[in-house]
Amino acid sequence: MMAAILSAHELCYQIGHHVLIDKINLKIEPGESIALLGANGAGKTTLLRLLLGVLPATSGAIYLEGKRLTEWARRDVARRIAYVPQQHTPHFPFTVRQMVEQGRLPQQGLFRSMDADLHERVSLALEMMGIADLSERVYTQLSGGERQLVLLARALLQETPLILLDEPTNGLDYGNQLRLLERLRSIADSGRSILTITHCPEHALLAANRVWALQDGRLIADGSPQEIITPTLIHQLYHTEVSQIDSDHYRFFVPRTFVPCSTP
Ligand SMILES: Nc1ncnc2c1ncn2[C@@H]1O[C@H](COP(=O)(O)OP(=O)(O)OP(=O)(O)O)[C@@H](O)[C@H]1O
Repeated sequence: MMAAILSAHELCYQIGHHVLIDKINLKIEPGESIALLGANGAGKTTLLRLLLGVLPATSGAIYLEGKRLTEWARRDVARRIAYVPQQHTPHFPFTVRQMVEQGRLPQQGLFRSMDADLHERVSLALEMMGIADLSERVYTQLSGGERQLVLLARALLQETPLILLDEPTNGLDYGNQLRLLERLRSIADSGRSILTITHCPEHALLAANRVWALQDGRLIADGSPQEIITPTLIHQLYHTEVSQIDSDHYRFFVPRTFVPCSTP
């Protein structure tokens, strides 16, 4: 097995007596696409912020490429981990192209000469996310969903081995959600690793090859989506009753207690 890009050992985070992350052990291997599921307030964003090193762990340790995360310079972490936050408001009215170009900032010292073709690479990242026509628009004037696609293009350009995403389909329309999931799948297929927070178990089934379920700061399940995502887990995490429907390649869940408006 290849060495883990990122791993955590007995990771804990607490504020006063409130334990937000409770003795978590995990590993992210190259090419894995991991979906992180959990109810509101379970600790998903806190876990991502710990793995990024922007929150200091109360106890336990995180290792990036085998070295303690706390021993890496921030710039070197940014060369290895890209982060797509839920919301982001810059202080300046950057254009979309300028926002995406910022994805190269951590690399520029080392690869200045390679960045001669930056314009082209930004165009490619914008095309990949289907937003080439927005390139000269002012980022702060875009819709929430459009901004999300810009942040994803920026993370793509960062060309890190690991991308952490906090609810990336939030605010995207139905078509853009599916295109984004496909894109995430192909990024993982190309050898990069992805950790995505999602509230949608079906998205985890479509785009992830591994699932972590977080409850009250504890990792209660870790395995393949087909094994882990069942009505039992959905009930445990979200306190709702669903039935499972399996078709050739897909699994769906339908609510058991909720009758659609369109029912005659
Ligand atoms: N700075 C803070 N001070 C006190 N409590 C906090 C702080 N940050 C987070 N929390 C609490 O920690 C818990 C976990 O928060 P977190 O944002 O990680 O949850 P989440 O799983 O990402 O939730 P959501 O799905 O709603 O985004 C919540 O109960 C939250 O209220």
